[in-house]
Parts: sequence; structure tokens; C-alpha cells
Amino acid sequence: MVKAVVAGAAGGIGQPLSLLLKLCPHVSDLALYDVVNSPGVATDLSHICTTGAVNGYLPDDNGMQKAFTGAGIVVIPAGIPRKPGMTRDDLFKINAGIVRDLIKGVASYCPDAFVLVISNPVNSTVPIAAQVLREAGVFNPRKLFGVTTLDVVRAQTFTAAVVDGDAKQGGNPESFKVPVVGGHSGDTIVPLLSLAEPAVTLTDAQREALTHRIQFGGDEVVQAKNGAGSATLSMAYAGYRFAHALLEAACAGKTSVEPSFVYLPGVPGGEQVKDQVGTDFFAIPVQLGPNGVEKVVSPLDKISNYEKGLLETAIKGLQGNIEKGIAFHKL
Ligand SMILES: NC(=O)C1=CN([C@@H]2O[C@H](COP(=O)(O)OP(=O)(O)OC[C@H]3O[C@@H](n4cnc5c(N)ncnc54)[C@H](O)[C@@H]3O)[C@@H](O)[C@H]2O)C=CC1
Ligand SMILES: O=C([O-])CC(=O)C(=O)O
Repeated sequence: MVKAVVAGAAGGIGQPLSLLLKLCPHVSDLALYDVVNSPGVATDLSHICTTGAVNGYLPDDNGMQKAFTGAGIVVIPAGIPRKPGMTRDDLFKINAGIVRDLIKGVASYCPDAFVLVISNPVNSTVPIAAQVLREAGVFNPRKLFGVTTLDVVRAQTFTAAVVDGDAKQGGNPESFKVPVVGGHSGDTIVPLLSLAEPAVTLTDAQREALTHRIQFGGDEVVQAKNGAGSATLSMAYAGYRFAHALLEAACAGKTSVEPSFVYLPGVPGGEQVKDQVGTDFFAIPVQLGPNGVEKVVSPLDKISNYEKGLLETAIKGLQGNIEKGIAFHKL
């Protein structure tokens, strides 16, 4: 069992994600850190009759140090969300500094923890996190993850919705596995529908519409919430799903393969993918083990020509986002 930290725990994602972690059998101790309201959220959750203490911390009185010390996993959904008309990159100005400061805390107080970055723009905040950890001499690329699971969840759900009604193709979202690679914003998101399991048969028009819906699923929620933020509940589910898979591997020896945005040169099998895509950071299926990334399980040799085109576009956008993150915290 491990101590888990949620940084940004009082927010729209942080609260339901903390609830799910309170139910997780691998979490012995839940530390909720935020600049506001975390003690209240912690007290509320502490009445739930699952084992494991819950404590809330604010920045004063060395709250970050108390929250982070001894953590085995730190999940970071801290920072501002989008409003209609904004891109994820528009969040960089504020969220870059928030992530940098939280990762400094990780480096000082729990350098061995798994670090799961949810805060947007993920394509840039993960490179920032890597830079801060590297500067502190504690960067372990096998333990740093940009959480892209919501793209995978959407790919499952939306694919099932398209094939629903076709008895041969199923229609139960939970039965689908669709790898999603690249980054986490618009056309840097590359769903690999040709590798869906079970296989799905789509017309060209269906494939294009489905790809677009997965790439811009975040915008769908931002528009529907109409100024009240972006995806929170589906993100809490996705963040928990990834954290749970990692803790199953770390605490119960049950490995699984999940896509995540990782530092390619630092993970086993990552160099070959870097040779193909040219970027240092990339979302790719990775096998999870007790120490984090065991190895990359790349599907890139098997993708369709249509997906090769998507990948080319994705790489162009991704490169700039990564460079922006690196430039923000130059060593
Ligand atoms: N990776 C992904 O797939 C997704 C990422 N996101 C991103 O997650 C982030 C959070 O979204 P929401 O929860 O909806 O926002 P929110 O505004 O509801 O919550 C953010 C929380 O972070 C806290 N916070 C701000 N500065 C902090 C600091 N320095 N230390 C600790 N906590 C701090 C705030 O007080 C607030 O409670 C956004 O950047 C959003 O774009 C959202 C959905 C999906
Ligand atoms: O769209 C946003 O800003 C939040 C997000 O990353 C998502 O829902 O995928």
C-alpha cells in the first residue's frame, strides 16, 4: 500500500478523484493538497468507512512538505481549466508555474514517487516537470506520466456509439480497446482506430468523424459547460483508472498496458519510437510494472496510411508544445 497525494484536491477534478482514491485498496494514506478548501474536502472524505487516513493541507505551516513526504504516488490536477474559445495552450501562462512549483515539492519531499500530471497543457507541463526533476538530480523517466487516459476512454465510448446497433460489432464501450498516441490537445491526439480490439469496420466518413470527435472531445465538454470549466468527472474516472493500473502493478504485481505521455529516451524501448516520431515526449502504450514503465509497447509499425497522416500533423504541433515547456524551465 502507498501514500497518495492529490495536488489540486479541492478542484473540479481533484474532489471526485480523491473520492475514488479513498476507495482504492492500494492507498493507505491520502493527502489532499490545495491552496484552498483541502481540509474541508479531507474531513468530508474521512467519514467514508474504507481504511486509510485522509488529511488536508494548505500551503501555510509547511503544508506541501507534510502532504508530500512519504508519498508513493502524486497526482496533479492543479491549475486553471479552459473556458469556451480557449485552447489548452492558453492555460500555459498560469499552469506552467503551478506545475513547476508542485514538482519542486515532489523533488524535495518524495523524489521516488510516481508522478501523474493532469494539468494542461499536458504537452508542455510534462516537459516542465521533467526539467525540474532533472535539475534536482532526481528525474526517473519511468515514473513520470502525462495522463492521456481520457483520450483512450473517449475513444472507447465514441467508437462503441458508432458501431452500436450493428450486432456483429458489439457496442459495449467497456469491451473496446483503442490505442491513442501522440499528445493531449486537438490534432496532436492520434486515435488508432485501425487497431481497435475487437476490430471495427468503419466507412471513410465514419472514421473521419470519429477521429475528429476523439481529438476534440475536450472542446465538446468545454462548450457544454459554457464557461463553468472543462471535463472533471470523466477526467477523475480516467485519472483514477490510470493511477489504479499503476498501483495494481506496483502493489499487486498485476501488469497492464496503458497509453501515457512519457519521456521516450528514458524508458525501455522508447528510443526506437523517438527515431520514428522525432520528439522526446510522446503518448504511447507502455507496460506498467512495479517500477513504473517496464517498456514501451509501440503499435506504430502497424498503423494505417490514414493514421500515418494524422501522426505527421500531430508531431508538428507536439514539437512546439514540448519546446515551449523546456524553454520555460531551462537548465
Ligand atoms: N489531462 C487531461 O486529460 C485533462 C486535464 N485537465 C486539466 O486539469 C486542470 C484542473 O482542472 P479542474 O479541476 O477542472 O480545475 P479547477 O479550477 O476546478 O481545480 C483546480 C484546483 O487547483 C487548485 N490550485 C491552483 N493552484 C494550485 C497550487 N499552486 N497548488 C495546489 N493547488 C492549486 C485550485 O485551488 C483548484 O482547487 C486544468 O488545467 C485542466 O485543463 C482537465 C481535464 C482533462
Ligand atoms: O479540454 C480541456 O481543456 C480539458 C481536457 O484536457 C480534456 O477534456 O481532454
